[in-house]
Amino acid sequence: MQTLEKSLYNLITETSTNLPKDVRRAIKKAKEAENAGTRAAMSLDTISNNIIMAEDNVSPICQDTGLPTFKIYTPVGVNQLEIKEAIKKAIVETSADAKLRPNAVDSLTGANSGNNLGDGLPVMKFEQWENDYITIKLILKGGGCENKNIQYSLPCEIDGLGRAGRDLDGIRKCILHSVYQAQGQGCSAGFIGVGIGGDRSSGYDLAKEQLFRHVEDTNPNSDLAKLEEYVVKTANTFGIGTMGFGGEATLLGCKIGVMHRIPASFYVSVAYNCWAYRRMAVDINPQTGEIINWHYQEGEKITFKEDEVAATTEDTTTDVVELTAPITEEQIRALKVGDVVSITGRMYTGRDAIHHHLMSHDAPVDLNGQVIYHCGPVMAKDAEGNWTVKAAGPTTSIREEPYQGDIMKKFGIRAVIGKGGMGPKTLAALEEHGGVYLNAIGGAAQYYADCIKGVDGVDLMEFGVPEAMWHLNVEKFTAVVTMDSHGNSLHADVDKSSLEKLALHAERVF
Ligand SMILES: O=C(O)C[C@H](O)C(=O)O
Ligand code: SF4
Repeated sequence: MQTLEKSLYNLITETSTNLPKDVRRAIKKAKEAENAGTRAAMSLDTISNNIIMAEDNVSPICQDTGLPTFKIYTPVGVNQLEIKEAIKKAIVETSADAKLRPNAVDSLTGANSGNNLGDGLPVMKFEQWENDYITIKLILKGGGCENKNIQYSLPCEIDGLGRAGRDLDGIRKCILHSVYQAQGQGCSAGFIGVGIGGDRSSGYDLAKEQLFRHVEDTNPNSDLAKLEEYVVKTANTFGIGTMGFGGEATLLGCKIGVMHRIPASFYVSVAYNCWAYRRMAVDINPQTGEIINWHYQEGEKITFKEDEVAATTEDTTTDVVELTAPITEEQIRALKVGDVVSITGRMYTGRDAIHHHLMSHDAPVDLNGQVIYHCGPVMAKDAEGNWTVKAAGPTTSIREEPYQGDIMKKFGIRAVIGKGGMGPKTLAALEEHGGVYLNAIGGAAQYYADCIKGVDGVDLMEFGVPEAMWHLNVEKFTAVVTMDSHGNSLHADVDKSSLEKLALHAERVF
């Protein structure tokens, strides 16, 4: 049993820190499709640097280590309860070692269990099979991309594409729309798993099951193989691009599964996965608990090392605005969409719980002229009780849309950093108050952790590690202005132009 626990520890660590070979190759292809010097190309450079850093540091690729979901296949006679116990122990150990962020939150009280165990967590699905070995698959799918999952009930009306009927062409319209509606918020360029048929829950299960397929495989159903190819090709004409910055690479993979349905229901369920597509699988000897085989090991392993050199030389051509908090209104008004800023000094993390709290409470620190970072980091405490940041990329900002403008005005905050952009309410507040929205690269948690030179304090720890307000001391934290104080939003522009591109595909194809 001890050996099984160790094998599971390795599986979880590997999944969180070392992106599989097929996913790396897809990212490399995306990089090659972008034009040098564009925002998309720079973002992909950051992403690939981050992939290397995570592997070298054996630390999470992204700070959101998601909802651990295990799919376990066992020979007849293997004790599944023992496997469950071993999984739970390995989850606790990897959480303690900062390979996973404490992500299990009581839905009613908001309390974080601190060790990733909770009611229904981790998710474990068992199946028996005739093979004489155990296979354990694991996916760590983060919350931002999970929030972009979507389910269609056919027939329906779809934005830009019109009526989607109960046939292959209706399915095609749903899938194209699913990519459009995700924009950059699920950390594009992403991968989608699609489930056709079933009911609402089995449809999503089938969609998620597709995410365990190999990126480069071919669907055995020739109609679906054609549809998969069509979707990837067409979605990449939408111009959403990496992080929604615009660009050539929007979708890196599409895998479609089908099951029967009942006459009255026809669901198309789409599971959207970010570029940080962390899934792995191992075969295990049921007698010893040892790993006998790792999956997804075929083909070349991209290390991105050569590209790294190219990226550094190109970066020097971009003008960078240096900022240190407290920032004045005048400095903010001088910024416009497209500017790259580099922040040195203090910033405070604040995400869902903090924004909700600040609406009706005073801030624990003076936020006048300060920078708020939408981030829920992975933290570790050393022997002396000092905190260090293990992973710290941005979270999806749109969740703070109901609060952000009011909070900025109430406390005098000048800049917020996050990813995926914000909506019209925040844009109006930025203009009125003199604020700016800065987009960091989602998932680049090692890259940003490296810019954080120290943790100067923490408030509101009762909200749990990801939701607390961390006082960070940063050096050269780089982000792009995507919403400025003059009413401009790159996100609104990309949304509008991608909807126009989507609408070009209303005619029947299948
Ligand atoms: O929870 C997080 O840190 C990020 C989340 O995965 C997101 O994409 O918003
Ligand atoms: S921040 Fe982005 S990369 Fe990380 S889990 Fe969320 S969607 Fe995925």
